[in-house]
Amino acid sequence: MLIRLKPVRQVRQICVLLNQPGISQGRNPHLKMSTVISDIGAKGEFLRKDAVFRNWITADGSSGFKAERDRYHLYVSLACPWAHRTLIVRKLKGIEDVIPYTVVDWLMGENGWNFTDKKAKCSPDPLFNAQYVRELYFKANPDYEGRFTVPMLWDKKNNTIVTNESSEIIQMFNSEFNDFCATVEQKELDLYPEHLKAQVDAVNEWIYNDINNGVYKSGFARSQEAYDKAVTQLFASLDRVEDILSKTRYLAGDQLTLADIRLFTTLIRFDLVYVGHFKCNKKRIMDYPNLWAYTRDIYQTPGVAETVDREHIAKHYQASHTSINPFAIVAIGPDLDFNLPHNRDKMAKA
Ligand SMILES: N[C@@H](CCC(=O)N[C@@H](CS)C(=O)NCC(=O)O)C(=O)O
Repeated sequence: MLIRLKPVRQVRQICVLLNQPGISQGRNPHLKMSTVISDIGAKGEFLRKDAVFRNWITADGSSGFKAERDRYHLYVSLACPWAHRTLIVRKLKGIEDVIPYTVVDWLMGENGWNFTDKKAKCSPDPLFNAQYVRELYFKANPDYEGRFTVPMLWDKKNNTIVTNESSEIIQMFNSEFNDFCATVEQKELDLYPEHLKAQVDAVNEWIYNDINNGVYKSGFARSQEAYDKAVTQLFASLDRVEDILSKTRYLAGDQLTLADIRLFTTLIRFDLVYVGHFKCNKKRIMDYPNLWAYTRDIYQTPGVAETVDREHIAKHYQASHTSINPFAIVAIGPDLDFNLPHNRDKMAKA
């Protein structure tokens, strides 16, 4: 049975909280909705909610959201793997001038993501000078009842949220802004080409469930049974990826695709935080020869390294999730060198 969470009114729900012990433990009855990060199933398993705003930007504007310069603004956290995907595709496609972005505070408090100018790379909200991301969600829909997540793409013309679903933002960035790419190579770069779509979609499906979301299911599990199930599936799927990557440079063959970017943002965080903080410690990525070299390969793809911020990653998880790490102490390591040679460019072509 799924126990659905509603704002504070229903105080006897089972919940997963970012910073507080659960309402079900009788604490903090004034807890805000934004601190509830998802639903928890009857067996203590983490159940991620779907994004709510799902509009599409198109090159021709037929959707009501035309790809234009100075129209859209992206809100991200540098800690967040879902937001990180959007920054990578934005960079690889050379549309930085077209899609400006704002980085939220790495520390997520009880009102959710907030803006600050006191921390490196963070800045105030340039559009509304909002204090919290949740305010923007309520501007788009005063009756909004979902989660206040990043990434979130704002449309300045329609004064609303285009979408808060990273997998769709990266598709739009890949194909709809080609008139604005900085170089011809970037315009021609297709990370989701027609002939690989089926293959990309197929790997995305299980990689999302077992790995991208699998680390969260392991880390946020509220029962041994739920943890065991998630972490076992996580490592079975990492083994499966290791096998694929022993044969081809990328997930769908010789070409970098959206599937690789989606996996990369989880892999780059894995040894830094998921191993310790989320108890994903059966193995580290550096124990898998192909996965480790593949992570470095993508990291060293021009433009990608500058989207990775270890400080935001390490501090956000360990300091924000005080239900997992009550003293918010940020661990020292590990000391990883993502710039070591990877040699994957020398692999035989598939
Ligand atoms: N399906 C969304 C998930 C985004 C998401 O869960 N973002 C997290 C940060 S890693 C968030 O903003 N959480 C805030 C909350 O749940 O209150 C996507 O892929 O864009």
